[in-house]
Amino acid sequence: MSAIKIKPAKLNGKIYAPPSKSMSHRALICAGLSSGESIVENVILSEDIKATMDSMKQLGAEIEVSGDGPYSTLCINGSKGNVSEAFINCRESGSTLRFLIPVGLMLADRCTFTGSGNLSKRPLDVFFEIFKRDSIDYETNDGQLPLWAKGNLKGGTYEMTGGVSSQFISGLLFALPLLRKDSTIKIKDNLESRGYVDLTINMLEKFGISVENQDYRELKINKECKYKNANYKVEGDYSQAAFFIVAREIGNDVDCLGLNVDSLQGDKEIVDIVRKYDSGMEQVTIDASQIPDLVPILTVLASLKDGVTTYITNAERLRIKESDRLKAISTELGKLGAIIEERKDGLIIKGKDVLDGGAVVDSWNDHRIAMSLAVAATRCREDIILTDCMAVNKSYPNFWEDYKMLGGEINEFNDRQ
Ligand SMILES: O=C(O)C1=C[C@@H](OP(=O)(O)O)[C@@H](O)[C@H](O)C1
Ligand SMILES: C=C(OP(=O)(O)O)C(=O)O
Repeated sequence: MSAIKIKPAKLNGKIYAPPSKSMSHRALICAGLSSGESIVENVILSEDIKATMDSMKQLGAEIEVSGDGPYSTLCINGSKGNVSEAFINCRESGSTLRFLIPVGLMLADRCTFTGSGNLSKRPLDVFFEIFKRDSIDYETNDGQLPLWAKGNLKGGTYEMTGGVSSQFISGLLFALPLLRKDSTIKIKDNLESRGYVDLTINMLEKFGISVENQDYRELKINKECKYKNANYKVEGDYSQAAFFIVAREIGNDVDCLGLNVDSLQGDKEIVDIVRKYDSGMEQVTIDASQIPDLVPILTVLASLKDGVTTYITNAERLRIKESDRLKAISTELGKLGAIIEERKDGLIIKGKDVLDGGAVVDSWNDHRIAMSLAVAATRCREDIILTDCMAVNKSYPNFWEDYKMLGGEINEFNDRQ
């Protein structure tokens, strides 16, 4: 199934938020670095999580998968770190690549990192600077993957930017405790996506590592810290729940359950953003710097807020995700009749009561674009055809089953229809 026809139909019913992808990556890595056995429950084996799981096995962790429902339990015995050569296929997962580059260097003598889709083009320069600082040998294909690297992090103080991706900072945070030296990460400018650094610090804490956070300017790891095995059940994913929360807000009758109201996930902000719209303002400004993954579905929401103009700002980093998400979402929703102006670092959206539909749209091989278009389809006048719809496998392989379960009307499409 690569193209589907979606009929406009109202979604109805209750859905449990799928387990958090960000927390699953982190639990898998921390468990894979701890001595002894850890049990991680409630994991979706999406393409991204399979990438981290297979990579941790390459780096010496032993992982057994059990469970026959949509979610699995992982029994993980940590790596002993004596790997001579690791081949790490990150598939399309930026998190896997940026988290495991520093970790891989610590566990294996030599690592080769590969990936597919847009991953090769996503920036790595922040790590190349660290490689120079620590005299780590590396080779790339003109700055892109495959990356081959050999050498050890040296510890001490790392100065880095917080304005490209928080994933570089999370990656170092996972690796530095393995050095058993005092280390500090100094963040030179404003940290964007800081909620994800909170998730990393929180997961490290569960596995025995405490990080001293001085207002996201300095993150300190003490030489005494040591990973300790733990059991963890993955909580619901606000970034995925956002698709259903927005579906409800644009007129569907969907209840998304199973979310932790005390969660540290930055994308919990979806709840406040929806409330902001309900307060009757004619102009809404959304700063995307801390919540990049919400932007595609927020663009759907804004397109269907009749009489409201939405300004999405500080969103330039959206261009370096699985697709250029500013261009992808404005182009595809534009085909459905939405009124969106693309700016260098944001979008201006004039809301309407309903979209036209009646067009062929594409996911740009981006799961969040595919799921956003599926939600938009529920408020179109005419059917839409969505090509490359299986991009959802990156984070949410059951998305189309769940969409159908809620009453979504989809048919496999072939051009004879
Ligand atoms: O650490 C994480 O789990 C993530 C961090 C974010 O990336 P950036 O820090 O590059 O914004 C986010 O977009 C990504 O989907 C997941
Ligand atoms: C950007 C995303 O993930 P990653 O950076 O891990 O590829 C995402 O899930 O939207």
